[in-house]
Amino acid sequence: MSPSNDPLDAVLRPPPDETYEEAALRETREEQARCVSAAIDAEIKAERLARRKKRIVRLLLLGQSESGKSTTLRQFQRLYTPTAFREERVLWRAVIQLNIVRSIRTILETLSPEQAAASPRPRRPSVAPSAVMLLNGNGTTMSADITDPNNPYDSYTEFAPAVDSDPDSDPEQHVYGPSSSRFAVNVPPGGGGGGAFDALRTALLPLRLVEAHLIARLVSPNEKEPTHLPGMPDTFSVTLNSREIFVRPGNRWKGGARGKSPERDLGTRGDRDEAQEVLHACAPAMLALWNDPGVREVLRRRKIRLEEGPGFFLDDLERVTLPNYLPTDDDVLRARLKTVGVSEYTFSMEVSTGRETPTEWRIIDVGGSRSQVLAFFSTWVPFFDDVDAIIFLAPIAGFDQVLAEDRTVNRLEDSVLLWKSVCSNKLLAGVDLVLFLNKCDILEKKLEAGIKIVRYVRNYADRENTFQAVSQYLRGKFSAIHREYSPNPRKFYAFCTSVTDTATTGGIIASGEQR
Ligand SMILES: Nc1nc2c(ncn2[C@@H]2O[C@H](COP(=O)(O)OP(=O)(O)OP(=O)(O)O)[C@@H](O)[C@H]2O)c(=O)[nH]1
Ligand SMILES: [Mg+2]
Repeated sequence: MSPSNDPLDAVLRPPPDETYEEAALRETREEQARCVSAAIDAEIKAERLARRKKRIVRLLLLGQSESGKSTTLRQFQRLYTPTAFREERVLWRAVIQLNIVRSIRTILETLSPEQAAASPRPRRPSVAPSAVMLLNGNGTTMSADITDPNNPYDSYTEFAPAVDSDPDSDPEQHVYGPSSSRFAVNVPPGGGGGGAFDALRTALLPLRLVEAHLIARLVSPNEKEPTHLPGMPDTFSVTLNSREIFVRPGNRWKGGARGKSPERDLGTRGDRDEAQEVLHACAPAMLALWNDPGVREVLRRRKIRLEEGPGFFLDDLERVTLPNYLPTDDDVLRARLKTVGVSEYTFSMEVSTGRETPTEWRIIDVGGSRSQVLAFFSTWVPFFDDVDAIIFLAPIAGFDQVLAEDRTVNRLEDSVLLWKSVCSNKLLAGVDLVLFLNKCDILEKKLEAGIKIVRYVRNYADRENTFQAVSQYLRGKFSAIHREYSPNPRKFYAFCTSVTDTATTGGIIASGEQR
């Protein structure tokens, strides 16, 4: 292109009537801008070199909401800073308490729709948390802006399933967790008649108060799920590539939860945890409800599979409701705490594996709900183009589920679209990719239970409905997208994972160290 018809050249060309002084001023300014730009480049280069010297490995976790990003982060913490991980386990008790209360509420609402409609879920009190009130309404849901050029959800995929958001009209639509609960039946459980059920419901009433308390402590405004613990500031700043930016709370909440915030005392008195005391008192009723064959039958008929959803602890009720309950490592990995915003975590390794391993991990965890992913692609990507690798989590067990924030979108389809946009992103073109096809344990159970993937993935055709065949097929699809959409060749690794499983995930992380 000749300079005369280059539009950029036209804009940058000096004005024709520029005086000698104006030209001198412009040239000085241009020179200054060149110096600043060169200084920034040098700084970035020096920082990269310093990182390599110190063996700092920077990883970015990406994937849709509930894909297992924060769980993967916790696996890194557990492996490399085990003392800190162990010390923090007690802080997860409140999250697990809310996970339990939400599961029980889902069952109660399923069994008795009229009462559920009459007494909606408590949400975050808008007044002082001590004045706990039960309020009406839902959190705000956000949907993708499909006209946004940064919108990763703007293309169609062959995975597009025949999704129907209403399980009543779709015999194969399943519901897996509290966030999806909205269904109703009229059958009292256990064949014991409405009286027995009413007695259970009455015995479980105190859980309402516990839920409201915990929401006040853990749930951010406009969110439905727990996102933080008390004492967490709204935002804090970190320095990335010498640029000051603001991110939502990362692990600061842990400091707050250790007692730096007056809010901490809500529901706790000294060593006493009042929520735990109520859960303990309600344990027999919760157990009776969950172990009731009639209740299970109703849940089965309604295709509500709580045990495969996030934050499921009902099979551990006796243990987790003990007054002196302390979450185990596994409990922390299974607890559900939604991430809001972008946070960078740094671990200096406590444990040396005896070889030349990284001495410091920096892991960036990004909230995966659609609105947050859109914000990431439109705002954050430039801050993370120099990470060493992206770990992308695709929860392939979600093939028969829809997104909590948009019930018209199949979860697997959403993962594929997001993967395409990560692979094709030019700013991230130089970053190696590690793909975790996650929640394989749940995938295996679903296929064994007879759920047919071909019903959701049309092109699966008449292949076998086994874990081996399905995981291989999906791995092939994701790999092909990487090959087709990556602007440049780069390293790519793919694993079938269940990141709640400590042994296998630890093995994969350790194998990554060798590279
Ligand atoms: N069974 C099983 N559960 C998993 C697996 N990976 C994650 N989970 C659970 O799924 C839930 C969601 O995981 P998170 O790590 O919080 O998901 P996330 O990607 O960080 O989600 P956002 O913070 O909303 O973006 C948690 O309760 C985890 O314990 C898995 O491989 N198998
Ligand atoms: Mg998270």
